[in-house]
Amino acid sequence: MASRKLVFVTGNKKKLEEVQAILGTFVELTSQSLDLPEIQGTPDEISANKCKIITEDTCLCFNALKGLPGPYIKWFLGKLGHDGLNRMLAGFEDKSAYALCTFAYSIGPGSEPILFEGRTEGKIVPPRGPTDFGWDPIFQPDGFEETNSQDYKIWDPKLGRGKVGRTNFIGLNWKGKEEFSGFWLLNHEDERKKETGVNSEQQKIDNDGVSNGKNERKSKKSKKKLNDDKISSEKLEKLESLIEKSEITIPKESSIATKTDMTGHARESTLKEAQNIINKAELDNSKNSGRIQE
Ligand SMILES: O=c1nc[nH]c2c1ncn2[C@H]1C[C@H](O)[C@@H](COP(=O)(O)OP(=O)(O)OP(=O)(O)O)O1
Ligand SMILES: [Mg+2]
Repeated sequence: MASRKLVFVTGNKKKLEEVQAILGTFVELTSQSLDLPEIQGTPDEISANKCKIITEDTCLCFNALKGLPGPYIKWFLGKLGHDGLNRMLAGFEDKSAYALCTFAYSIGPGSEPILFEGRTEGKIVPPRGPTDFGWDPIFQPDGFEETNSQDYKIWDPKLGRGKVGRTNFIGLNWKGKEEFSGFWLLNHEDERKKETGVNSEQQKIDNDGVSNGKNERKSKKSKKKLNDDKISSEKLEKLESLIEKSEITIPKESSIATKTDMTGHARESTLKEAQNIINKAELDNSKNSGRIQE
């Protein structure tokens, strides 16, 4: 199934792992680090005229701070750490926050990138769990007792979304979103089943040692889905044809940044970054490989 090639331009190894896990089954995902403005190198794939590219920008937005640090989270995290980020909210009762992933997808040079978003609501808490991925230890999504670090989930059937909305990205602004989300689940579950012989819902029941009626019903439902491969490829074809024809678009006004709003800001910067990458890909004939952070 993995016949389509897609280049994920990122310098972040963990992001890459997640996107690989989501898309890896049916898209041949390669990755390149292409630091801007300091270009590390442009791979053949990107220079190739019709190459499809995705990039992604992650924001962490505190509601008490009207959405900040938002796109600047990388620098705030780097300078202040988990503790400092918590202290920023010390004077506020409202600890709520949201994680926003904005993906830009381009079918190649000369074509305007299409944006997709995934958003997860939660709150900022003192750090708990492994510290190997960004702000995960201090972000506790709504509906969970654990932080992102403690409760890593690429896809959560109960909530109908994945960690920091990354899983959902491709469906945004498309009315078939739910249906397509189901496809990701199916695809991912399929792989997991191959590995372990059980699907994740079943695994969860086993791990918990409890099995309530609700989980059992869900488990049966996912098993039924697992057998329905034909539907999954139809859905894939449908999505691909929509993308090819660019029928998946974002509303005009939402692609124009409203600087007062972090979502608008995220869109603007992601779009700019994607356009830069595409322009560079067109101009740069260098054949060096990029570097991925360890
Ligand atoms: O799921 C996540 N869970 C926890 N932390 C995360 C996540 N995703 C990104 N992060 C961190 C990395 C960086 O400190 C900042 C976003 O900055 P952002 O520019 O999007 O990431 P980056 O520069 O590391 O990689 P890239 O080369 O794709 O731009 O939040
Ligand atoms: Mg970045």
